[in-house]
Amino acid sequence: MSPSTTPPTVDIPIVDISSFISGSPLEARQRTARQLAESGSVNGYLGISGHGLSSQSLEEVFQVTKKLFDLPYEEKMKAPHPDSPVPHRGYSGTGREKVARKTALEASEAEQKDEYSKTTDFKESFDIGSGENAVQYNIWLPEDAFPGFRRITTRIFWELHETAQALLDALIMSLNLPQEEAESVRALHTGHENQLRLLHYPPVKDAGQEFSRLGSHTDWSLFTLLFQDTHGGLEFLDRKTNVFIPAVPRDGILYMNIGDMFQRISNGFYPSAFHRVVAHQGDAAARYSIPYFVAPEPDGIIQPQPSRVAADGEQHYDPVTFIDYSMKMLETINVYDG
Ligand SMILES: O=C(O)CCC(=O)C(=O)O
Ligand SMILES: [Fe+2]
Repeated sequence: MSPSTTPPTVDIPIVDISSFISGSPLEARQRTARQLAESGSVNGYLGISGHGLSSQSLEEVFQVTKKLFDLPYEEKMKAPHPDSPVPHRGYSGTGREKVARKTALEASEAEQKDEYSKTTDFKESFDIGSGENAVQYNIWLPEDAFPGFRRITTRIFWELHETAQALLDALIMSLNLPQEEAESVRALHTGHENQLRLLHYPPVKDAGQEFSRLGSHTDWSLFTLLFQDTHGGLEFLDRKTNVFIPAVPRDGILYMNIGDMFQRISNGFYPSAFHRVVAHQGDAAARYSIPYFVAPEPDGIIQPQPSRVAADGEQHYDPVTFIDYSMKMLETINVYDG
């Protein structure tokens, strides 16, 4: 059955992770980890407060995002995403990606495959990563096309990395892994595979009906941190009711969703959250959002941790490497011009 549309507002649980940001005593961190497990294992999405990012930094990156997408198309195309899956960096114009093709690939029913493979994204994006990643290397605009763009986005990339490390530590603690397993999961993340994505959803012309801005999908990250402007439209699927719940923009709250990689590591304890972006009837305004995909090292083995498998009595996923998994996904969602 296809998921239905949104009910009146249902609150998404919020967990305060400040104990991991500030390195609080063990007891406080354990309390946070328990809250993550209790609330996050239900649907794989949560609101996060106490994330350590200043409102000033966030305001600045939203200003930069808006200014970037306000540039003429020819200027943005001075940093074009290449006509190949890698590097997944630089500017991609509206309609170029079809994220729901990932869902079509995974769907078991022909009808759903067909529906999802036809869904086109209505967004433009700019992807940025670590300067030390030689494979996924950055594609920058010339400095005179947008002075300061590189400096500001690089700074926010590493600020977000701090938050990602803290949240990863919290998620690892929440799984009660033996030390050796905890260390091996921790070692999968260096930050150099993370991806900062600036997104602009253009205004919708026909605001008379609900409109898909980004097709339903799960991310293939470990987990994703998501910041959005005040317009809303992001929705997460509640697995129990099969209904999409709006992730209402709230001051000081980022939304976190589990991705396919952490679902596998946790042997499904944390489900990869199914989500989408819609424009609701009457809400035709442009929307800006900023996901930060927290990703493992390319060659690291992503597998259900043995202690979780022993507790569950069954291993739900085969081992994969992030490079193999993500290449398949990138080839699936990108429609190349070349
Ligand atoms: O724009 C949003 O709020 C969500 C973006 C998203 O889900 C993605 O880029 O994977
Ligand atoms: Fe997503």
